[in-house]
Amino acid sequence: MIKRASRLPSPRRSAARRSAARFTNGPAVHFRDVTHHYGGAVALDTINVEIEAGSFVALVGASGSGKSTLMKSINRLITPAQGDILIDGKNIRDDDRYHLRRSIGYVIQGTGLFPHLTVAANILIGLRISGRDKNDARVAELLDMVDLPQDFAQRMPDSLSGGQQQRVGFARALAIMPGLMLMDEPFGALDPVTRDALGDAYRKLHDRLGLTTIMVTHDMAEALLIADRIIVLDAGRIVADAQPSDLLNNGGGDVADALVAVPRAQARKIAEMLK
Ligand SMILES: Nc1ncnc2c1ncn2[C@@H]1O[C@H](COP(=O)(O)OP(=O)(O)OP(=O)(O)O)[C@@H](O)[C@H]1O
Repeated sequence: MIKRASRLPSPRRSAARRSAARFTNGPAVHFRDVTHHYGGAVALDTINVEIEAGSFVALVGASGSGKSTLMKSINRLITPAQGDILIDGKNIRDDDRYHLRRSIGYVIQGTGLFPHLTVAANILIGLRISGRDKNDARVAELLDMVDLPQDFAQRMPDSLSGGQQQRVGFARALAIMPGLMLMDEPFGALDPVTRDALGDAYRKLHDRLGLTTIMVTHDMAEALLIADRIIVLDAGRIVADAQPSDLLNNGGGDVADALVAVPRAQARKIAEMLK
């Protein structure tokens, strides 16, 4: 916790992030009146939000609040009934959906690695599908990027721990050199120590590569510690959109306050114990 706490906003860190954002290759993402229904049930209700290039945004909210539907509408795994999504000003409806997906990094809980392929083949799968250059040097670079030893390249996924497999999942998503990373509960299946280390490592990569990251999480503490901005969904609507420090100061309204209350109470209890 102490390591992660260092990620709370401070003037020095904010300056570093601004500087990283100046070199970003991540795009801006703009939602305009995005609405979606499954049958009669509303999943997204008139979502209007602009995500800045180079920012790290967490989507939080109770189960069923619409987080995954919103995220999957960005890479067109779901096509919203109404509204538009623009990536760097271009409407995603105008792009071929497979071409669009090949340009966006996607990390899900539990990795989704192919069990019959080596780590190297898993990492290169996106490049192979899109017919792009794929070679051992790229695998070596990506293993390095996610802090895995080089001799993991020829191992099979089931010989790796959950945390190591998730690192391979990150390497695979980064192999296509995306500007935009979508992550749905990327640390959800990991133990707290691995979760903390991997969250920290990914945040550094996000800054270094100038990515735009949108992450779904159930865990408000994780969102507070890793993201620049937190969007809270409730019944398909945005009910709070604020920086972590503002949410901690009760600036997000009732739904956000209820979500923040748990990590805040835990932090207080731990602080008491440390006195
Ligand atoms: N394929 C589907 N068919 C019908 N209803 C769906 C489908 N997928 C999602 N829903 C409904 O849409 C609403 C939003 O679901 P969504 O999965 O986006 O929420 P979520 O916030 O990601 O939930 P969770 O945190 O549990 O994953 C929920 O009421 C859900 O039951």
